[in-house]
Amino acid sequence: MLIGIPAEVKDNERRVGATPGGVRELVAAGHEVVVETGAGLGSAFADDHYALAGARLGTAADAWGADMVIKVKEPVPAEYGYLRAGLLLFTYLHLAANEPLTRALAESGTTAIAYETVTLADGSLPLLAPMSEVAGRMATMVGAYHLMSPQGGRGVLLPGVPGVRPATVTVIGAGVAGANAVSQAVGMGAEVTVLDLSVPRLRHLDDLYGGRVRTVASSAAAIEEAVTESDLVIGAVLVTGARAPRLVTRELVSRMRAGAVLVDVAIDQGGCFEDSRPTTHAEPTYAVEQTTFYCVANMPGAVGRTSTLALTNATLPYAVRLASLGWEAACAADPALAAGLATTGGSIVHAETAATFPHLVG
Ligand SMILES: NC(=O)C1=CN([C@@H]2O[C@H](COP(=O)(O)OP(=O)(O)OC[C@H]3O[C@@H](n4cnc5c(N)ncnc54)[C@H](O)[C@@H]3O)[C@@H](O)[C@H]2O)C=CC1
Ligand SMILES: CC(=O)C(=O)O
Ligand SMILES: [Mg+2]
Repeated sequence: MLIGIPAEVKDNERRVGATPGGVRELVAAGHEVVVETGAGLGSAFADDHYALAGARLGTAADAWGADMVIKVKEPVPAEYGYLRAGLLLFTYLHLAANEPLTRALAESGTTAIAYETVTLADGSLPLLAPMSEVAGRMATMVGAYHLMSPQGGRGVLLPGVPGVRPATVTVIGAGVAGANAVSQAVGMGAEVTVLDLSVPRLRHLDDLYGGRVRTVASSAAAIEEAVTESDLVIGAVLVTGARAPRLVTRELVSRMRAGAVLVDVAIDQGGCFEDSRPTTHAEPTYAVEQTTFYCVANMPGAVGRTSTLALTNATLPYAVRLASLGWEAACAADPALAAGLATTGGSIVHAETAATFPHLVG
């Protein structure tokens, strides 16, 4: 099969669909790979590295002209023209927050497999997990940075100093991103509260941190109490494939401390704070009441090297199977991969996406 790896075009997106090591595996499995010239530079992979791995270098149109395209981010409108019947697209899609893309994929007849809904039997999301690890860890770091006065924060040093209390951090959602945000916040010495609907998830963190973290079952009342006493709130909830639930209202934000920071990691599924809207690395924050919102939808794009390596670790085995077996046989053989199928032949296959946009279901 001919596999294309175009350069990412989203704002400050430094990742690329596969490392040279990944390309080497695809070539060894008998496939031809075309990589857009310069696609790896943001992740510190030179064109030569891809050529040595057996890829051909080409234009964006060459890469998009392949049978299967491996990407990182969802296609942006400038890329919709490349969508077509017969194309297999393997990438993040986040369709529940993106009606135009859902429409473009369905109308073009593209077969699209969304990384973020590939689901193992235990409900875990193997292709979302590595980027949730990155984004969760980053959330605490960017939150700490934006708590500093020059960034409009309340001038609180996350770990405090001897004799002065540390910052209070609330993490809503104790999944992969949330647990990684917690680990950084604990490591930096903050006072941490974490909320989830899943008590087993909270039990796991309680076991891990032995009282160092407050775990609280999520409810409107519990969120209200934790948020109003926080310097930093990190939203990291997910209902797989669905739009994120709105858990922090404008009214609640109006009662927060002036200079507090809210980081909405769940923004790529629409965001879990009422006033969240997607931002970019170029302009990551905006003010709501007296707080700062950070809502970058491609946080891992800022650390391309780490993220591309971590993403390829996870996606490569699936990419090899898709290319070698074809998507139908690969999905038939693996229910985890089948759960990633978003659109094919003009239909929206993924149930939550179809339920989000019933008027697009023919
Ligand atoms: N902004 C960015 O750059 C990135 C965003 N993400 C996003 O981060 C979000 C979280 O992803 P993961 O941690 O991998 O998901 P996950 O499935 O591992 O964890 C989500 C957690 O949210 C909990 N949850 C659901 N509803 C809740 C509620 N009402 N209150 C409290 N907890 C609730 C679930 O029980 C689960 O434990 C997703 O939307 C994902 O797409 C992931 C990577 C990068
Ligand atoms: C998960 C995702 O959307 C990202 O890593 O950007
Ligand atoms: Mg994203």
